[in-house]
Amino acid sequence: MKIEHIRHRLRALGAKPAHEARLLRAWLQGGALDGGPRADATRLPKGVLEALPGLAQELDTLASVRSSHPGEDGSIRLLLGLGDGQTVESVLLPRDGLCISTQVGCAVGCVFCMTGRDGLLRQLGSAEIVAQVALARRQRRVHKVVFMGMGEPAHNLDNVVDAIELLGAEGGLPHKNLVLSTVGDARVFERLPQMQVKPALALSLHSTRAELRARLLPRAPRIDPAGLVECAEAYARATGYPIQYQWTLIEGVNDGPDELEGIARLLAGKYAVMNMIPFNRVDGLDFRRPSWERAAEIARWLHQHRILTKLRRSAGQDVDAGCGQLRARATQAGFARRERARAGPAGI
Ligand SMILES: C[S@@+](CC[C@H](N)C(=O)[O-])C[C@H]1O[C@@H](n2cnc3c(N)ncnc32)[C@H](O)[C@@H]1O
Ligand code: SF4
Repeated sequence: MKIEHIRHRLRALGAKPAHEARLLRAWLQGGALDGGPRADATRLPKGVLEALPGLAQELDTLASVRSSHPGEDGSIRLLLGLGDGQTVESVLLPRDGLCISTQVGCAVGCVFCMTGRDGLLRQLGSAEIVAQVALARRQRRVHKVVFMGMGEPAHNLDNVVDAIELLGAEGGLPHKNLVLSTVGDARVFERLPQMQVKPALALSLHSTRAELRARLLPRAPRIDPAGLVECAEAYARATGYPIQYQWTLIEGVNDGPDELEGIARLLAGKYAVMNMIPFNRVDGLDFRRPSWERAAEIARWLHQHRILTKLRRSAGQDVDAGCGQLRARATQAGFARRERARAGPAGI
């Protein structure tokens, strides 16, 4: 479902723009649809009031919690069920953050990412994207939303843009606290500067060598790293938010001196922060993360070369931190259960 469908429904029931905004605000805050003070000016028309219970029920089916996995760092990974039985992951992050998904699966197929392994299964509608925020707020405060869960936002841009516009306008979130993470795509660089609500941009770089990057991110657009940095820098200067470069650190792949020198060269003088995220283990993959000491040494070296660098642990290290793992495990378990049921009771 798209946000536009909800708006149309409300208008057809007689809602004026002020009613529409008030109802959407109440939903995004995780509250009851008819919650909030009933000032005369925003009293709801009868048709809307009567339809609210049904509408609330429908919104509840957009995303619901299938399972919840608290981590030692205060994060909670959620496996969410969508209306059609598909599943995606959201992560409640420490310090009022929330990481949300934009697609079921992903077509980019990054070789280190569980989400990309089965390709794209389907897009999330804009209403399903913001429903993750409404749902999370039923559990706790959310003051920052990062589009860093399952999926490539550039491949579902219309829905992602609508979701960001609504979250920025009615969701009570500062625009710089909406962070779109992408592998880099011309459509993103064209579209973002035209938005009313301009999100901060995270760019998944992973290598400064075009040919290695093409192997790691097989179906990302072929824009060379210097070209990506140039486009991102223009956006950072236009918005006043630094670009958050993302680098999944993989031992023996992109943690060598050539890459460090490449980063120092590429990001010299740029309005940027480099986030180094040691690779999270993914079932069935042989990649390894470097030791924490080596990762810290890398961050130190970059600092000494004037690149603002943060070494980050993924949220919920102890609970399948690799994006897409919860979904993959649940899908496998469901498959095994169905197979066992088909085979009948054991021993017969
Ligand atoms: C899951 S992606 C979603 C957003 C977008 N598709 C992208 O790639 O920026 C968010 C971040 O997770 C990182 N990531 C994926 N798999 C990872 C893993 N196994 N370990 C560490 N980071 C991983 C990606 O490199 C990316 O920077
Ligand atoms: S890292 Fe991002 S772009 Fe790459 S496969 Fe995973 S979700 Fe897709």
